[in-house]
Amino acid sequence: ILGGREARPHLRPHMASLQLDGEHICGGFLIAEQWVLTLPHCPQLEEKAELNEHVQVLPFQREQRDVAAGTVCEVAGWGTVTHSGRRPDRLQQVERPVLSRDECNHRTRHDHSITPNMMCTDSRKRDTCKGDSGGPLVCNGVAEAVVTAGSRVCGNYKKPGIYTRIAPYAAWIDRVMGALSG
Ligand SMILES: NCc1cccc(NC(=O)c2cccc3[nH]c(C(N)=O)cc23)c1
Repeated sequence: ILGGREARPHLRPHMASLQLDGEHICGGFLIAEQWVLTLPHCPQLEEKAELNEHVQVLPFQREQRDVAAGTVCEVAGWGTVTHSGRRPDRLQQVERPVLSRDECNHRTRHDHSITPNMMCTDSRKRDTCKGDSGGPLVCNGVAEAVVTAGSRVCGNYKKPGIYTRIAPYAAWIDRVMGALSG
């Protein structure tokens, strides 16, 4: 997270740090007792999470409606906090306004590469960065989308933050959780 601040402890009991050999690789978040939502390239879980006051699920959006441009959402992660790639020990957070898909698809920005299954937030100074992928974009307490690297540019207003929206995959998520619930 660039330009953010340390998250207050235990206010985001849904956040997951997906690690490989003890190194943080991706964010993720609990959507059910034994399911973490993240991105395909991120490390999978070895065992179930044990829910408690500090480990809780986060509801995700199921309605197929875009978040209104200008809505201020929040994103948290253990991704890099400087352009030189410093990794934080503690979870960081930042608030970002949603950018309309038309704005985001402008040729000087992501040039028509943002599909209806994606959304954007303003990336001027404050932005997600390497290691934040997989974490949730939370608007009004609901996970609307998952952080993706996109152009791998951080903190440049010409390259807004890109997210994969969750609602288009809600039915698939339910099928996978239902089918594989041990
Ligand atoms: N909002 C943008 C955003 C959001 C989430 C993740 C990222 N991931 C990167 O940017 C990234 C990823 C991998 C290698 C990398 N090398 C470098 C670099 N600058 O050297 C960046 C990266 C960017």
